[in-house]
Amino acid sequence: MKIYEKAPAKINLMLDVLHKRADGFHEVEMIMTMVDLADRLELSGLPRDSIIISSQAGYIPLDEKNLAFQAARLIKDRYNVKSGVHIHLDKRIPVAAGLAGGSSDAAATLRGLNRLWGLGLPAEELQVLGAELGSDVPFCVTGGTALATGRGELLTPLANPPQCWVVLAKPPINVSTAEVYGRVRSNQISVHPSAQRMREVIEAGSFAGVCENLGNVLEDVTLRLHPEVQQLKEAMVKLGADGVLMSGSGPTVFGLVSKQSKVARIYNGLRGFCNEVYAVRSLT
Ligand SMILES: C[C@@](CO)(OP(=O)(O)O)[C@H](O)COP(=O)(O)OP(=O)(O)OC[C@H]1O[C@@H](n2ccc(N)nc2=O)[C@H](O)[C@@H]1O
Ligand SMILES: Nc1ncnc2c1ncn2[C@@H]1O[C@H](COP(=O)(O)OP(=O)(O)O)[C@@H](O)[C@H]1O
Repeated sequence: MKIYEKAPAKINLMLDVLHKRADGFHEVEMIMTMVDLADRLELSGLPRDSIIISSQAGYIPLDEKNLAFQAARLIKDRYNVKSGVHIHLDKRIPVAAGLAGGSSDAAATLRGLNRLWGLGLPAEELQVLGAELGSDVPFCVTGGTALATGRGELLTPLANPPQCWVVLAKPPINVSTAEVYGRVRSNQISVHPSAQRMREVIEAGSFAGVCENLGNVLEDVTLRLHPEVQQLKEAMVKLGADGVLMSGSGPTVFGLVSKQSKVARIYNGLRGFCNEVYAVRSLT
């Protein structure tokens, strides 16, 4: 039997860091939504007790470091499943980009194995398991649009923002999420983006309001380490994107665009800056 799952990328419409916790994680307030750029997973049941990961992408680990492997092992151990699985990952989301590609693969693995092995677990249970794998995994289990608090695992579902185009550009640099959080000084953040305000404009269906209230306090850290991310933001604004922000810890920058007629110009203009540019729809 084969099961297919789509694992979409997320963007952070706002991300605020409140303080560092005793466990080393940071207390955050984020509003996340999914975009139509997704990895594809094919899960095939194996009679023997093993987990095999394969992928067309040569640049991700295929062993126990892969988040899909970790998700499969976790659900298998927790529910005492004796059979195995082969998971093929068709990677389309850029890796280590601030788009939660690995987290979304882990979440899709939990959903897929729940079906393949007939476990009948509710989404909330998959989210609790997901939190053991990473802070963004619980959101990726259900997707949509949500306010995420705690270290990112406490979720309040929200309405989707008005549909728009999302142009994503990933510069060829590596950013470590742990390093970016490690450099945040929460008492030195001058402007905190407002989750409350973003919720209001989403509820009002205001695209202009969403663009005006984009904000991510991790930008300051990543932009200081990599000034080319700032240049990319400026290029996107100049090319006519309605709202521009770095996603998560970066380095991907996204631009929200309401008019399809503007998308090609922005996409083509950015291709001069970096190879990895995508023009997709927001997911509703
Ligand atoms: C920044 C965000 C925004 O959505 O996304 P990405 O840029 O990774 O996509 C997330 O908070 C990332 O979530 P995720 O990538 O799942 O992080 P985890 O694996 O849980 O943690 C990686 C490391 O980041 C730090 N970390 C993560 C989350 C958090 N609330 N506080 C932290 O300090 C910790 O040092 C942790 O060891
Ligand atoms: N299935 C996977 N897809 C992508 N990266 C993965 C996966 N499993 C493990 N990784 C590792 O996780 C790290 C973060 O990848 P990713 O989830 O794409 O980034 P981000 O959290 O910035 O969105 C990378 O260093 C990558 O090697």
